[in-house]
Amino acid sequence: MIEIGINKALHGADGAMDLSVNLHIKEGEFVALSGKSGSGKTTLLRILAGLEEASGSIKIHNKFWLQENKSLPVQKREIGFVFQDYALFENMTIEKNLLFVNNNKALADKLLQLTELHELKYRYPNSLSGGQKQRVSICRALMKKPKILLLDEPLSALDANMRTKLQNELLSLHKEFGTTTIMVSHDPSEIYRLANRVIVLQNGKVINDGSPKKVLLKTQGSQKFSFEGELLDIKKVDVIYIAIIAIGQQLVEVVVSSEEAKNLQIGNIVNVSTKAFNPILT
Ligand SMILES: Nc1ncnc2c1ncn2[C@@H]1O[C@H](COP(=O)(O)OP(=O)(O)OP(=O)(O)O)[C@@H](O)[C@H]1O
Repeated sequence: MIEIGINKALHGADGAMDLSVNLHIKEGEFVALSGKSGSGKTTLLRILAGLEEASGSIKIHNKFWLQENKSLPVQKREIGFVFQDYALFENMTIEKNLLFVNNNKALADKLLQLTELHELKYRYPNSLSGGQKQRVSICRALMKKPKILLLDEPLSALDANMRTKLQNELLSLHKEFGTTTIMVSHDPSEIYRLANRVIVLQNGKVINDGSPKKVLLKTQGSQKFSFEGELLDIKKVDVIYIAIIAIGQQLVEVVVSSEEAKNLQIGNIVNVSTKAFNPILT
């Protein structure tokens, strides 16, 4: 069990903000950490890794990493950390990048096989694609057999195909090693595929915590469909009003009543939902 009860005063975009988080995470869980920019996600990961100070306590499998003012140094915390920007050692081959962390050749070979990097093990990072580099970072983070794997938006710099491929690899690695994982992600489909729990932060506090289905699905009650979008414009056409709404990368038009048109403001985040039709998937 991982028991976190930490506090830290931060300078948020709108002034002082307290990062105040109490969480219990079970061994082997895959937790997605979500929330708006500036809500404290990266800071929480850095506090767990010992890269940043905080008050409170962090207890990992009955061992305190932080208690009162005593903090276990970074190198003694059994943590694997993967950042968005790879952070590989450019002057070392892929294999050396892994062995530098832990000189366990059998484990390095196994990880490189699992992630289809074996052929590239004598290459240097600068000759690899972004996706390949990130796979090396993930393997390197697992070389220490960490108690927790911390992933800070590890796939956000990659294109959609590579993201899906690496999501599958993260899933296989999690199945194989069962490492407790906390991953910052903004992508609902990624969270749904990988995580068994989602924690949403807002202004330094946990505002939602539950299964991806419970936290992410927007349909409630009798609604058949519900999408969240941004209201871009409202046009009056003859006697009706049409709202233009951006949902993801798509624009949709929705007829609204004059009353609704009066109450809506451009820039509003709105839910577009419907109860009574059967969609056709093509
Ligand atoms: N050491 C620090 N001391 C004080 N304030 C800090 C410190 N580190 C970060 N902050 C501030 O705390 C807030 C939260 O930052 P953090 O990087 O944790 O957010 P985030 O949720 O990861 O955001 P993003 O999704 O944009 O990466 C920001 O306003 C940041 O400027």
